[in-house]
Amino acid sequence: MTTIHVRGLTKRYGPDTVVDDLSFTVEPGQVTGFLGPNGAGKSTTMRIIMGLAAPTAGSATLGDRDYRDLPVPLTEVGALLDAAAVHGSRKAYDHLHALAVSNGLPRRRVEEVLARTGLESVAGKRAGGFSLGMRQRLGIASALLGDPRVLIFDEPVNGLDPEGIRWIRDFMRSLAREGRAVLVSSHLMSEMAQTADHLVVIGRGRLIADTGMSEFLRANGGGTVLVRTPEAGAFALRLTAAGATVRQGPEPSLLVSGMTSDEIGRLAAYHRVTLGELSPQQPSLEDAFMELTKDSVEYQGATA
Ligand SMILES: Nc1ncnc2c1ncn2[C@@H]1O[C@H](COP(=O)(O)OP(=O)(O)OP(=O)(O)O)[C@@H](O)[C@H]1O
Repeated sequence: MTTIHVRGLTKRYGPDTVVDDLSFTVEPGQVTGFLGPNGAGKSTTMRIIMGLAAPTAGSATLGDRDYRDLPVPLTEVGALLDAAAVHGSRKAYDHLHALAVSNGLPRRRVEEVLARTGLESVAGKRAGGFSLGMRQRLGIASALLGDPRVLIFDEPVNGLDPEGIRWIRDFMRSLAREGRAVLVSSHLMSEMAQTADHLVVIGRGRLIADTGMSEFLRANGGGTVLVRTPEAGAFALRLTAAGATVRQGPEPSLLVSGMTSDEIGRLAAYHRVTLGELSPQQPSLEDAFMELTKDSVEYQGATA
């Protein structure tokens, strides 16, 4: 079992601190979503974990070893950092084969990863003619070649069609089910909702949240109740008087927070208010994420 440990990680480029005293762990057997707005420092952190950039301070280790100290890194950690990195003139099979040979891995692994990523039928084709989705699969096949216990994906679904997105999501989940530690970055909360078990959220290089997905859902955006009533105006006043916060929902409804649906129902019965609907709302993940990261977005567009 291999865990990624990031401890007090800091990276400066000239005067800019792009990763700032960041600490978190990525546990085996689950998908950890690494979230943050554009420019938050996700790619930099992943590049440091993969030994592609040196930290200014702190460390990022794989099972307590630096990437540079791993004897055959491909057998310990695989990464998809940039799908465009594959040599376009090479055939998929040849690309994987060259990678296997240079890492001392058996040829059968090439067949195995081609099968696992559904690329068998295009193994003899040049990667240059591949769609983005197929290039992503080839990048993932490369990452899996050494059967590593840790996998790192940087924005893997960027630019993919819905089918490609679904495939990657399912694939990441299956890797976690096999007991691997999977770290996947995104700047979109909604993407993580269906994939991640755990969330690490950063903004301006700093840790904002490190939490289980279900805890995150409970803590953010939960507790709003939609109330539909023909007497919306009058009931809003009753609710506010009882201590709730009330916003206008889609007409003629109210969005109430600070009271449970049971309490709202009792208040309505007491004042003989007719209710057409009383439903606890699913938290909007995107809203929760925006709220969490709003102070750490570097360039905010002017709001209309
Ligand atoms: N080699 C470098 N030299 C100077 N600045 C850099 C370098 N690499 C990254 N940066 C800066 O570090 C900051 C963080 O970038 P990074 O790519 O890690 O963020 P990110 O969270 O992955 O964002 P995105 O989702 O846009 O890729 C950015 O402001 C970027 O311009």
